Amino acid sequence: MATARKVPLRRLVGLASLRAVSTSSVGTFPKRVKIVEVGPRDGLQNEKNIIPTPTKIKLIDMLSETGLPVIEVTSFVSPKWVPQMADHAEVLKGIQKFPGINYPVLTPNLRAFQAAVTKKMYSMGCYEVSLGDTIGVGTPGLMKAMLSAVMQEVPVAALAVHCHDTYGQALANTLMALQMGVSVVDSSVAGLGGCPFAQGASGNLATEDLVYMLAGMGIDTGVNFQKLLEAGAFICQALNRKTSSRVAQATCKL
Ligand SMILES: CC(C)(COP(=O)([O-])OP(=O)([O-])OC[C@H]1O[C@@H](n2cnc3c(N)ncnc32)[C@H](O)[C@@H]1OP(=O)([O-])[O-])[C@@H](O)C(=O)NCCC(=O)NCCSC(=O)C[C@@](C)(O)CC(=O)[O-]
Repeated sequence: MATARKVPLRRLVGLASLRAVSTSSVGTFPKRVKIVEVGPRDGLQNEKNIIPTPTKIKLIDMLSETGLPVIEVTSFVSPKWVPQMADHAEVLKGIQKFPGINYPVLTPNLRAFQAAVTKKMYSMGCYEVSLGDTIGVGTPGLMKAMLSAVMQEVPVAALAVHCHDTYGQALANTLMALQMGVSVVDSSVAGLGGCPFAQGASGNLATEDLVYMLAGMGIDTGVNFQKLLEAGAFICQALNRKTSSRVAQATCKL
């Protein structure tokens, strides 16, 4: 079972010095990356056990404290198909809405869309397309080819990537996307996630691993690493499972 513990200061100092050393090698990467945290939705939709609503709300509030700019909180889907998300309305209502943080929900059909968002948002239309490797089989080569094709039709500023780590490629695929100018990346605290309809596919890119890499490259995310680790430890303890974040695993050993 994962336990919540604070990261020793030397770990955080190490991260800060990594940032200073590597800033000059950033090259064509974006200066700032917006992380879209999908753990409370993509992560928890795939857990066998139904997580109590107050635990979900606490996780989201903890994630809000980290400075993550976007947290996908739930999905308005059929409870018959995805019972883990049946409490969507309670979760959306119960979380603290921090100023400056967006709390989107997944709405796969118009019925859900109407239930979840206002008419005003509907008229605004789609502003961002998140390209998902749901089963996590992509490689950086495929990512490059796919993005090259998509970028001929859609400005890169409107693109985001959503990588699963089934074959251990999520961080590499994300790095390729960043190199091509994408600056919005989905990730999930503790590497939670998976799609209930994609058997064998494993979790998302872990937010902790993404933040660690970006910090090491001198790319700003605005995320408080310590608080993020605490949120990851909290939900792993609640789920009684080990984190899939390599960074969180390494940090726990210190
Ligand atoms: C796809 C639909 C919406 C089609 O919904 P449908 O067209 O109504 O047809 P259906 O036969 O599949 O479902 C019918 C039942 O769902 C109900 N229903 C229908 N819509 C809703 C709703 N919004 N809220 C609550 N209930 C709903 C509807 O009322 C009916 O209930 P019944 O009469 O049988 O009791 C439905 O099948 C569904 O909700 N399926 C689950 C979809 C889902 O959650 N998928 C997983 C998320 S996607 C994902 O994980 C991938 C992603 C995005 O993360 C990318 C990546 O990982 O790479």
